[in-house]
Parts: sequence; structure tokens; C-alpha cells
Amino acid sequence: MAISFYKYQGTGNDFVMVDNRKLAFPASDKAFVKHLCDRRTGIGADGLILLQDHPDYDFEMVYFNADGRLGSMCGNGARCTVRFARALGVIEDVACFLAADGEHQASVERDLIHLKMNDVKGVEFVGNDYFLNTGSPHYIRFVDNLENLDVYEEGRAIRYNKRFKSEGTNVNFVQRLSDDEIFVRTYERGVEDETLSCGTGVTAAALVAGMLGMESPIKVKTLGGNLEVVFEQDEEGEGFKYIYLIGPAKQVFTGAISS
Ligand SMILES: N[C@H](CCC[C@H](N)C(=O)O)C(=O)O
Repeated sequence: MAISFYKYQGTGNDFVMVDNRKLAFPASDKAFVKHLCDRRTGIGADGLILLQDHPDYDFEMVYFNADGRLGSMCGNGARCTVRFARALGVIEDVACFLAADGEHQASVERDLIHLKMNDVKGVEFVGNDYFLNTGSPHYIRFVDNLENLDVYEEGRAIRYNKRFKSEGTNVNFVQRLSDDEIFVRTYERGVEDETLSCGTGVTAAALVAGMLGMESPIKVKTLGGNLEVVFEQDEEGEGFKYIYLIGPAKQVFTGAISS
């Protein structure tokens, strides 16, 4: 039986999207998911997402990295899933859904999806760098000349260092462009390459920029387009709440997977 799929992208982070409300997709077949995400022998994507029914939520988002492994939270993928849910008629303009890191709310506002992220408890200092979890783990390094940085080599060196080797981490390089804008490039674990944008990474970078004195909202430039992050610092000044990731999400094409 052919499986219908949809292709979505959010600021250049691209996903194979499957309506799995009938639970017909072979979700435990890692090699199959990896194959579908392969850009030469499959459809090609940074990840694969299943939209599923859930008794307590509008829907559940199940996210796999391109390597076929179940991932953690994916911010760009979540915006795409909200757009997909609306196209399927599962939601109208607001959603309350379940992802790997718990409940999320979202709203569709013309081209943009406003996605509420979970509160972040704190930021760890690692030498001159930072590490935090925005639903996925993110290492943050501020740099001066991001355009010319070898994100693949530098990101890979951190992702495979002694601390992160087994679990992995996403690695974000951040440059401050002005009082209200940063530029972020990300090496993603699970893809094991630079992607054009990473939503949880952009969120993490903006929160660290906020901790260092930038005010919300922060505009974020990525290679795949522009996002915005809104947040409040909590009273103790260590964590963050009311965090929103705002940006576009588009359906690109539809097709059927040949078995
Ligand atoms: N691209 C995703 C992040 C995926 C995180 C994943 N690479 C992992 O941590 O395993 C995003 O937009 O947030």
C-alpha cells in the first residue's frame, strides 16, 4: 500500500510529514525513516514527522531525526506540523498539542505560526560558551565572523567531544548583528550536518542573548529565513518563561511513498 506524504519547510528546515492518524506508518522501522530522509535515494529531509491523534490534545507530533532515531523537540518541525494540522482540518487557528517535551500551544497568524515553547530553567556556563535545553539540547557559542565560519567542522568537533559524544548535542554559532537582531547557524545532531535553520536552536540562542542583556523580542536571521523569539526572564533571572518562536511554515509538495 502506498503511503501518502507531504513535504513541509520552516525557514529551510525541511520535513517529510505523514498523517498517521490511522497508525499505518511503520514508525519503529528506523532504516525506513532514514531512507525516506535521504536526499539521493529517498525523498530528502532533515527529519520526518508523524501527526497522530491523542485523547487529550488536538494532535500529537512524533519527530524523527534524519538518521531515523526518535528526536526530541523540533521547533521548526512543530510550526510545520501546526500548519499541516490546519490543512487537514484537525485544528482551526489555534492548537494545543503534544510533542516530545510535553504540551505546546500555537496559533496560525497568516504566514506565521506562533509556537509556545516550554519554560527554560537555566543556562549552564561552559567556559566562554553556554549550554541549555529548549526541548532539545543546545550548545551556544558567540562568534564574530559567522558568515565565514566552518560550521560543519567546528560544530562537529563540539558534538563529538568527550562530554557530548554519546548523547550528542546541537551546536549553535551566534553573532550579534544589532541591538535587536542575531544571526544563528546550527550544526544539528541526528542530521550530523549544518541545517539551514533550527527552531529550538534559534530559541536557545535568543535566550542566551537575552541573558546577556538583549531585550525581547529578538529577531533571528538564519540561512533559511527569519524568525523571532519572544520571552520573559523569570524573577530570579536564571530561567525564562512565556517563550514564543514565531516564523513561517509552508507546504512544499505532496506525494506517495512507493514500497
Ligand atoms: N531542527 C529542530 C531541532 C531538532 C533537534 C534534533 N536535531 C535533536 O536534538 O536531536 C528544530 O527546529 O528545533
